[in-house]
Amino acid sequence: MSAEIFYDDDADLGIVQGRKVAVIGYGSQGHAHALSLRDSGVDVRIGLPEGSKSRARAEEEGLRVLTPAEASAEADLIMILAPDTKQREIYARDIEPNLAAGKALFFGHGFNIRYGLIQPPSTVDVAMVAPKGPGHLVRRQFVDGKGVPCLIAVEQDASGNAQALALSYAKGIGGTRAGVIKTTFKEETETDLFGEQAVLCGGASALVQTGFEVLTEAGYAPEIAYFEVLHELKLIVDLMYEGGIANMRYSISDTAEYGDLTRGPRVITPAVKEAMRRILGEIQDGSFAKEWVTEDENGRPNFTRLQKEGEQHPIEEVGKRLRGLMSWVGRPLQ
Ligand SMILES: NC(=O)C1=CN([C@@H]2O[C@H](COP(=O)(O)OP(=O)(O)OC[C@H]3O[C@@H](n4cnc5c(N)ncnc54)[C@H](OP(=O)(O)O)[C@@H]3O)[C@@H](O)[C@H]2O)C=CC1
Ligand SMILES: CC[C@](O)(C(C)=O)C(=O)O
Ligand SMILES: [Mg+2]
Ligand SMILES: [Mg+2]
Repeated sequence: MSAEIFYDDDADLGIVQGRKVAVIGYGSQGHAHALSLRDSGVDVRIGLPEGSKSRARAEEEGLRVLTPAEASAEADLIMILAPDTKQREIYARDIEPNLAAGKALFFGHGFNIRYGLIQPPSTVDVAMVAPKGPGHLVRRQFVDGKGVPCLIAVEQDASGNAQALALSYAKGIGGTRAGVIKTTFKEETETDLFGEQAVLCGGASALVQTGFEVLTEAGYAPEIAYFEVLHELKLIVDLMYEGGIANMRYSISDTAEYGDLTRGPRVITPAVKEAMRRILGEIQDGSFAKEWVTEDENGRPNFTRLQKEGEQHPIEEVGKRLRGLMSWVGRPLQ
């Protein structure tokens, strides 16, 4: 069954314009939602701890910054855009005591609801507006008159109006310009985690690093290896983005296409598909969530070590140097 997709004409911006919105967090998604909602005529305040490094940035943009508890008390729509592992604590300390009946609690990703880390009272709307793209591009596309597709979901519909409110919010950040699909917290959480682990971030990063290693270990110049497996990847993916895999294959040489068709399946073998299935299984049975929450509670030792190893990979040094020579690449993320 194909999904129902909502566009601008299906959403009433007036609904969210009639609410007092608190955006908790001002990172990748938080700044994008807050600034675009503000530009869409919505009454927005930011909730950040006293010591947050992002307070000054939000204030420079003319936004009112309160503590998370103050923002939650004042608002009747609270969107949590703090890190997934911190949301449970923020909810218990700052939001729950201020979550009067009739308010709405919003998420940008379903993790804490899907895995039962947050259990809101039945008297509030619980919904999700999850952009399918990095926050900095959510904002950039909004400013450029475009939009990033979003998923919406309603976990609790205390008001009877939660879906219309979520659609209205999605319109306020540009989502309905691109298309908004209705889903569930379960489906969004599981597909989002799978996508970022197996394909978009984990799969793509490992593919690029491994390709770079194979070429440089065979004696090829790192600069050539960088252009071949990382820089050009964007150009190839742009063609897929614009017209699918078939469009990309139309543009490449038939030599490349023959190599693609015959060698691709030798890289992404049935064993890789099996590994992807196991990764999906760990998401579905909750073991990834348990591992990640425990890792965070222990001070993130593996996360920090692996992050450092990634930063020290030789592809980073050569990439930094080459990007520095291309003035149009490396637009800084605000
Ligand atoms: N990154 C993305 O593009 C996407 C993220 N999401 C979801 O959006 C949510 C936010 O993720 P993301 O934008 O990446 O997060 P970031 O790590 O970029 O930003 C988190 C923000 O929360 C703030 N924060 C940290 N602790 C607290 C606290 N105790 N109270 C209030 N604010 C706090 C941080 O403050 P400080 O600035 O001081 O560090 C920061 O401003 C997550 O649920 C994520 O899964 C969904 C789709 C895409
Ligand atoms: C792909 C990573 C993501 O899911 C996203 C930008 O959509 C995230 O959690 O950051
Ligand atoms: Mg995502
Ligand atoms: Mg994600």
